[in-house]
Amino acid sequence: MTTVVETRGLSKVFSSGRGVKDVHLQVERGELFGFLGPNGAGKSTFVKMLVGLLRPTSGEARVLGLPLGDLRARRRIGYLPELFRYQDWLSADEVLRFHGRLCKMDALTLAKRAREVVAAVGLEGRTHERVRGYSKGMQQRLGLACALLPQPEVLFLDEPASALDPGGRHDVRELLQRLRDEGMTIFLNTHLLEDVEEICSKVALLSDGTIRAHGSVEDILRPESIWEFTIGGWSPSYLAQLRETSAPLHVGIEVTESSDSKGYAVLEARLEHAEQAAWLNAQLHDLGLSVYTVYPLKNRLESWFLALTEPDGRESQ
Ligand SMILES: Nc1ncnc2c1ncn2[C@@H]1O[C@H](COP(=O)(O)OP(=O)(O)OP(=O)(O)O)[C@@H](O)[C@H]1O
Repeated sequence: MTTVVETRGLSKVFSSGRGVKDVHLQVERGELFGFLGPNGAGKSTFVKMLVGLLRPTSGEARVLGLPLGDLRARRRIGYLPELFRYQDWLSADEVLRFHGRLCKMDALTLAKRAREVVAAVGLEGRTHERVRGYSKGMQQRLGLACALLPQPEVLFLDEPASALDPGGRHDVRELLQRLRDEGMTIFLNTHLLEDVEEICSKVALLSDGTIRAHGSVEDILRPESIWEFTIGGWSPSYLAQLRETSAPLHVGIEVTESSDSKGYAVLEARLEHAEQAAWLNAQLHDLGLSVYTVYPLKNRLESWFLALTEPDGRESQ
């Protein structure tokens, strides 16, 4: 595995005392890495250091094996800043040409790549229009197109979908997955935890400038051993019977919600494997109860995020 981003004790502390402090992080080639944190945690500051726009106060870091700001690395990086503004008197075609020339692309390659990235971000047929008339979502698509133009090996995206509608977010998720499948490394700053759950393989959580946790999304979302059963025909007397029959299996059963008048209940059972869920389901049927739903409770990134950041992790407004 090749390490694309590596930081050791990387810090950028502003005069206010805020910023990024002592971050140790590693991102491997081909990873879609989610970088999370409350407002003001330091995510944008961290990325600006990685792309060579901010000088660290201390620590070390390498991107693509080269020191921060090295021109050879910057040529292989794509970056979409969080707050960007293009020259709004230009058309999107002109913005792309301008970026291509900054990247020293020859005219033929630039024209070909511009067509590809415009199609990738879904702006076909609109690129002759002036940016002034673009919606926020279209501007964000254009920003993504500019970041992709030089066919970067590593892409740093600072909230690329914040202005997009649900359809646009879906398109960006698909695009990022496709780019990852093609081998691109993607570093994604975002507040959209559901998107991270769906597409990222690893995450790190920054709060108040320091890393609070990092790991694989799969591990964080690993289902708990608790299964939920929604049942009809329930009465409280069934609980003792269920506990008695299930005692030898060490299955713990709790009623978390019930309504005597409507005869329904929600049970939570602590189970070790799926076969026990099937067994319990059969027991409930034998008691003459109707089982409407059965599913394992899942961790969510949101609860992980909140548990690690509340109440001190959020920037005071
Ligand atoms: N150029 C600067 N000078 C002084 N302080 C700064 C500067 N840039 C950022 N900060 C401060 O550093 C802290 C981290 O800011 P940063 O923009 O990196 O956070 P963030 O995690 O990206 O926030 P958000 O999710 O709101 O975009 C904030 O307290 C911010 O006010």
